[in-house]
Amino acid sequence: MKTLYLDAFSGISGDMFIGALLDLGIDFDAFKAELAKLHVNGYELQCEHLTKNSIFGTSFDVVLNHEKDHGFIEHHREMMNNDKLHHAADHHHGDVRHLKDILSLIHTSDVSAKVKKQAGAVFKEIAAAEAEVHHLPVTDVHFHEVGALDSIVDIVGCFIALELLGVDDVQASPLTDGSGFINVAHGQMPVPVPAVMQMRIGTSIPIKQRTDIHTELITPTGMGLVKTLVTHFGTMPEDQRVLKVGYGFGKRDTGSFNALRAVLFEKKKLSNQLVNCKSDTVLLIEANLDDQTGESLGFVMDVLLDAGALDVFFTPIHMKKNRPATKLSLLVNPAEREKFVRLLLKYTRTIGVRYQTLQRSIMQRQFRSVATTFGPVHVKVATYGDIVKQTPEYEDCAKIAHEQKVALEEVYQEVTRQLTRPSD
Ligand SMILES: O=C([S-])c1cc(C(=O)S)c[n+]([C@@H]2O[C@H](COP(=O)(O)O)[C@@H](O)[C@H]2O)c1
Ligand code: NI
Repeated sequence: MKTLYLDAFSGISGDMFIGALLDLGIDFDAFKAELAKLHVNGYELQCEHLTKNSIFGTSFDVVLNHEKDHGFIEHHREMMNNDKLHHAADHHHGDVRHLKDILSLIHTSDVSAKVKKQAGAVFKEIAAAEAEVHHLPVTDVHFHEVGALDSIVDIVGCFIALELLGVDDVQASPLTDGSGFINVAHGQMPVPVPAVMQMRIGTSIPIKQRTDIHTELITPTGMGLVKTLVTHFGTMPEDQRVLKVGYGFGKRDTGSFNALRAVLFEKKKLSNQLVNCKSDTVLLIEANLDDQTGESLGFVMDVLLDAGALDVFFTPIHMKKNRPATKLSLLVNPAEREKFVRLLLKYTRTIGVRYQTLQRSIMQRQFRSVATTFGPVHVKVATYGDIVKQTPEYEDCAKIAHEQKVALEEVYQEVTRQLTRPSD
């Protein structure tokens, strides 16, 4: 399982996000070939590898065949009330794209179903924020044709890049924005810009403001992507292996290192990570479910384990109204409470979950590789003072049993023989 961590110490925009993902090693031609499945013309992609502040990274840009003029989103009322602007827009670029046009463009393209769903969700987020800020029905918000193209490529491109990298989960640091005002086609806008502020409503997405940087660091596209993708805000995962680090440069001169750092982590597949402490704190989250099928419950268990739950288990219970039901329990790292609450609310039929913090006494665990006549097998070594337990790793033994057509028991016995063999 792969986790992408966004270290957003200088904010986030669509270009910075894609730049950082390309910097993690995505093949640019493969990326372009996937984007071509959108069947949209009128742009070229630029990917430059360069050094800023002595740090090597990637600058990504969507270069449009026409210039953007009136900003990202034009809205109906302004165009209706301002003939000059209306004519200017018509004169330069003709059509505008409403949200439904963009959703249909994405939907009828040949990008994957997952990319379609996620990109659509980001556009809906941004359009809903714009509608609220400019006090318009969301159906009246329309994306100026040329600016929309930039956003379509940025947003769809991000999800394509995540798919190419095989990312399962996206986490982020608290975000950083600047302060003061920026000038856009409609005049001055305060930072965080109104669409970004609007998208924060109802969330606890942490944003620190730098009062020494007088420009925008988080764009509406960046915020829409973060809001749709990020499952947890905090420090970097502590129990996962770092595979790669990438830097995606921002275009604005902020006086500081303006980049998004993306770190790709991999969660070990062994049954338990290395544990070096004697006690720890875990969160027990539970929900009683009386209207979910066994098939669907099994699916939920996989989702939770893949997302990094320490344990997931079911207990048969008898609920009110004489209903046989299932209690779903999971143990998770307390810092990941919000992520798992969201997963439970999304994937089960419950409308609420309960949780409590538990203290555990645990044996210290590490893995060693043991040579057997079948080949090497991982053995989990658990210690607590003078108590030692050695357990052959089930996944390794099962793989050997399948591949070499022997009984699982036979593999276990061989590992045990090697473990108890007097050393030479
Ligand atoms: O054009 C409009 S209406 C516009 C609105 C807002 C609001 O916050 S409302 C912000 N902007 C600025 O346009 C650029 C482009 O944003 P992307 O997300 O497409 O990169 C950016 O500076 C926004 O703050 C425009
Ligand atoms: Ni706006």
